[in-house]
Amino acid sequence: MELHRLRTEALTKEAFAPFGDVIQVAEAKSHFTINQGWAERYHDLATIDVLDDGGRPILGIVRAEPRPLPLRLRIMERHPRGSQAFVPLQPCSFLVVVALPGEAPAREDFRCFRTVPGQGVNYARGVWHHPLIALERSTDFLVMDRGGAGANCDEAFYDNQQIWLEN
Ligand SMILES: NC(=O)N[C@@H](O)C(=O)O
Ligand code: NI
Repeated sequence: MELHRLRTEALTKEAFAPFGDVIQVAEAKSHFTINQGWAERYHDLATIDVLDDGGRPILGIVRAEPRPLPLRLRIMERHPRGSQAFVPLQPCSFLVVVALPGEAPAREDFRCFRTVPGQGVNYARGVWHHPLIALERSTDFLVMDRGGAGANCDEAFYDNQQIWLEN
């Protein structure tokens, strides 16, 4: 079985644009001062697309255990009815593996990004992604995605392939 190693890219707004949004202060299209000058609001950072078919936005916290590297990738998933955003609640780096919406992706179409502290991501509706990959320590992530009726998680399996993420 041929081994396929994924290379890791830095997460930037431009590179991630086909897959969704980068959530971070530096990428804010607009920001403005609020609260009598005591705070700055970095505004409208991601397209939250969760109202399909009577859906509603839900906000949760996911406590993700660190995944040892190198990591063998065996599954990708997508949420056909809505976007999904993850923002770490403490400064950390994590890995984001994505592929464009459509049929189950070939491993050659996987893209892997490493975040830096201060970055979160919002997967656009239907974007394939690996379940959260926390590194180093147990990490809490704020998650915002779609609540409501209807199946909203398709999975694709790669157990018959050797797809590895090394750093
Ligand atoms: N389901 C959930 O909360 N998380 C996954 O969808 C994921 O992308 O990690
Ligand atoms: Ni997901």
